[in-house]
Amino acid sequence: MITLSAPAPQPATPQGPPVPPPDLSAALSLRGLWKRFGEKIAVAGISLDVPAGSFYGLVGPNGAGKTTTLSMATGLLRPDFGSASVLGTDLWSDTVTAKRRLGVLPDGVRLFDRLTGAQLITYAGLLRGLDRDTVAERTEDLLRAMDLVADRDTFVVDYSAGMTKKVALASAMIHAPRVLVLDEPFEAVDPVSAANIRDILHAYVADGGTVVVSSHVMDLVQRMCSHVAIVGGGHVLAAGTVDEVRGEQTLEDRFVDLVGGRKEGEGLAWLRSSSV
Ligand SMILES: Nc1ncnc2c1ncn2[C@@H]1O[C@H](COP(=O)(O)OP(=O)(O)OP(=O)(O)O)[C@@H](O)[C@H]1O
Repeated sequence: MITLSAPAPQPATPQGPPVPPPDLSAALSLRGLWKRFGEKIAVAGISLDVPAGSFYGLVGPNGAGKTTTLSMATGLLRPDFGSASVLGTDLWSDTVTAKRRLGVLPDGVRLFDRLTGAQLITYAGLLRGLDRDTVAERTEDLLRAMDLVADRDTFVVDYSAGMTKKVALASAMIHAPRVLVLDEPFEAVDPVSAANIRDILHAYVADGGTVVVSSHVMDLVQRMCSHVAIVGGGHVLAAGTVDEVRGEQTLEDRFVDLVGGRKEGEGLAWLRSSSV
C-alpha cells in the first residue's frame, strides 16, 4: 500500500517593505525574523537593534514571541526568514564566531542535571575551551556570586527552580561573553539573589558588555534597563530607550495601552459565589 504523506507546511510569506541591512555596530541586529509552527505564526517579521553596551529589556504578553525571537537571535532555532548578527557577525553563516560572543540563558531547556552545580559550571567552562585553572577559579567566583556555595555538591536535579536558574546563569557567564541573552533570568529567584545578579549585570554593562533580558516585570525593566522593546503577536510594537518608549507614562501603563487585553466587568461570578 502506498501512503501519501501530507505536504510539509510552507513557511509564512513575509510581507511588508524590504528590511534595511543589519547594523554591524549593534550587539544584536535582527532583521525580518519569521517563525511559524504549523498554523501558528509565532514571530512575524521582527527587526531590532540592540546597541552595544545597553541593558535591553524584551517585554510582551504570554505567547507574544519573545522566547522564539531570542532563540532565533542566539542560534537555538533557525528562522524561516530573516537574519541575526552578533557584533557584526552573521549568526547563521559564521555560527562559531557569533556564538563565542554570546552567553545564553534559554527558557525551559533541560540542563545536564545529573551533574552537581559545581560540575555543571565547570563543564560549561571546559566546553567553551577555557583552561582548567581558569575554569576552577571562575567556578568558585560564580558559585559565591550566585549564593550556591553550600549547594555546590548537590545534583542539579535536586535544585529548586531558583537555584536551577542561577546555576544556568552562571554557566552562561563563565566564558565572559560580550553579549548576554537571558530569558526570564529572575523568574523564581529570591529577592536577595536577584539583587546580587542585577549588581553583577550592571557592572558587566558598565564595563562594556551588553545584556538582553526578557521579563514580565515592568517595574523591574523600567528600573533596570536602558532600552526596551515591547512585542505582541510576533511584532515589535515599540522599541527604543525606556524613556522614549514609556513617554509620560509608566512602562506598565504604556505596555497595557499597546498590548490591550485588560478585561472589563465582573467575570468569573461563579468563583465569588462558591457555596461549598
Ligand atoms: N515549539 C513550538 N511548537 C508550536 N508552537 C510554538 C512552539 N514554540 C512556541 N510556539 C507558539 O508560538 C507562540 C510564541 O511563543 P513564545 O514562547 O515565543 O512566546 P513568549 O512571548 O516567550 O511567551 P511567554 O511570555 O508565555 O513565555 C505561542 O503561541 C506558542 O504557543
